[in-house]
Amino acid sequence: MTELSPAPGRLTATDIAVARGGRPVFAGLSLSLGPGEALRLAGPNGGGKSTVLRVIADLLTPLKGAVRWNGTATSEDPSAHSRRIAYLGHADALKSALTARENAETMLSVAGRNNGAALDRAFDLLDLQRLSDLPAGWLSAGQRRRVALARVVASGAPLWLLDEPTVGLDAASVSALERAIAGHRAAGGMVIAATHIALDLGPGDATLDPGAFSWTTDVFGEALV
Ligand SMILES: Nc1ncnc2c1ncn2[C@@H]1O[C@H](COP(=O)(O)OP(=O)(O)OP(=O)(O)O)[C@@H](O)[C@H]1O
Repeated sequence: MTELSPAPGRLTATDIAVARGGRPVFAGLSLSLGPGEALRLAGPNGGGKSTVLRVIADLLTPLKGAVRWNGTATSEDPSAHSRRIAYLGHADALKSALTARENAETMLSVAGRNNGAALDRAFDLLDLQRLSDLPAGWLSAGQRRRVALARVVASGAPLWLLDEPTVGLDAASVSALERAIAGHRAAGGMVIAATHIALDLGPGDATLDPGAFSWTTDVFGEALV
């Protein structure tokens, strides 16, 4: 098990309103997640699942509301917040000329998290060892997704933000991801996953549909074009 660093804490987002491209996405959205907990973001295309992940990661500033870690606004210390997060976006962002292993190592090094033993365990879990020395450009879409996931699993970050993590994965890989999530939660880690499929996040997971948070023009006012 990879030791989590920094320690897990309580993540809260309160009364969040977001507009993108001058159009409202949602308003009045709140959530709270503590150590060992998981949250599924569900709902239709365009409902705002990726937007929630980007707000939690401080990649997108809401028009209203705040994201806090143990009660302190994450915007007060963005670099401390980035160290809490392993973020899996839609794009796998692998460099084609680097091997699978080099890609994962590079991504972890950039985050100051390279840990060979943890990466070995993640590669074992996701059945990547036999692909380790292949250039990423030779990998299939699902294999590339597994490499991107291995980087998250090996990170030791307490909060995993996963955007459609199962896209391209076969059934065995979905099961491996579910085991990784279970292990992460058992160690006190936290997971927020946007997914359209029945990914098992484990017992007691909550579900949030950002599209269900309606908005009114008075929340957004003149921020909208
Ligand atoms: N870069 C952007 N610029 C402007 N608007 C955007 C941008 N990205 C997303 N949006 C808009 O924000 C809204 C929410 O998009 P988001 O990607 O969060 O939805 P989602 O629930 O993750 O969708 P999906 O299920 O298709 O992945 C959509 O109406 C979309 O058009």
